[in-house]
Amino acid sequence: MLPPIDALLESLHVVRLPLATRFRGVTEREAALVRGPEGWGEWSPFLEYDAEEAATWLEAAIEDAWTPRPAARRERIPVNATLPAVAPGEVAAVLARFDRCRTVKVKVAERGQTLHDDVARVREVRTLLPDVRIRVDANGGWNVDEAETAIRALELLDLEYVEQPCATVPELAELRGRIHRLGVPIAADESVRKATDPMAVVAAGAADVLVVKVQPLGGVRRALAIVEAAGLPAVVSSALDTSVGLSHGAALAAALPELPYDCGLGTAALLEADVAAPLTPVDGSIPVGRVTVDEHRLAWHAASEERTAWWRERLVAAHAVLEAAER
Ligand SMILES: O=C(O)CCC(=O)C1=CC=C[C@@H](O)[C@@H]1C(=O)O
Ligand SMILES: [Mg+2]
Repeated sequence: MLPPIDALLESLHVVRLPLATRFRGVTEREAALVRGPEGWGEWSPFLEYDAEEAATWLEAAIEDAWTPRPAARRERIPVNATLPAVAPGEVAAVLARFDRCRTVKVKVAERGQTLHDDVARVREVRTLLPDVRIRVDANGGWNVDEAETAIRALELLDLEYVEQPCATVPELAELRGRIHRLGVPIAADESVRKATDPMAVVAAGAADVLVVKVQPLGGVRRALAIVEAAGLPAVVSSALDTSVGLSHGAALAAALPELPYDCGLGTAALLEADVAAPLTPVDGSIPVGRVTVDEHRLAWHAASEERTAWWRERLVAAHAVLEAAER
């Protein structure tokens, strides 16, 4: 059941949180929170997303604030460190923010950079932490030939998997055939969270692992259904959420029957401020359970009046999309 727009607008809080390092081209993360009978829910679609896409993210926030979370099968979720596309000299400082994570996800194929930059960054991680698992995420930035070349070069540093090496499902399928012998699994992220049909990548046999994110998929229940239907191992990851959204992700990870990989839910470590005591990794994991939102932090990091007005308008538009779909 969709709560009325007034209930959402009444509880809406918009914050603007500084990042420790540039990520996805931004240095500040804007996020909105809404409050329902079960607690706070996070609604933080990236600023460039239209009302349609933002509406799916809103379903997740409403789910979390208005319905109880599913039963948890585990109390802590092992998480990976997330390394933005920084220069080798900055790698150690970023990784130091993630306490004893045994997996590092390295961003690669950043616009304006080269394969040489990617290899240097991954090599620096391997040198600093010889025993960690390293996965890379290209955000669809390579064509099939570029991906094959890059994976052959990076595989020498031992890869756990490569996330979204190419943008489209047919490209992923072709690449998977080409690199089959290397034994580097392919994880699908954008092909799940931004696809009209998240099962298409599975049907095409184009991925070995699914990355699932609560907000882009419209909530924990929907994400659980996708993982079950796919029959592939899943990695729960963040959308660079505040600790409210991260705890929602942890609820999904806690509810999954199996959790063979570390999850991308350690990203509170990339924020310089948060809306609750931050869910940063401790001994390589984060706890399961709701976080307590701190009113002082909400006030301290509140977005400007102008930005808040923008989010209120955005909320009305996203809510209208959901309302139209309900009829
Ligand atoms: O998976 C992680 O380690 C952290 C989350 C993460 O990498 C992302 C969060 C938000 C937007 C994306 O560009 C990015 C991703 O592609 O997975
Ligand atoms: Mg990704």
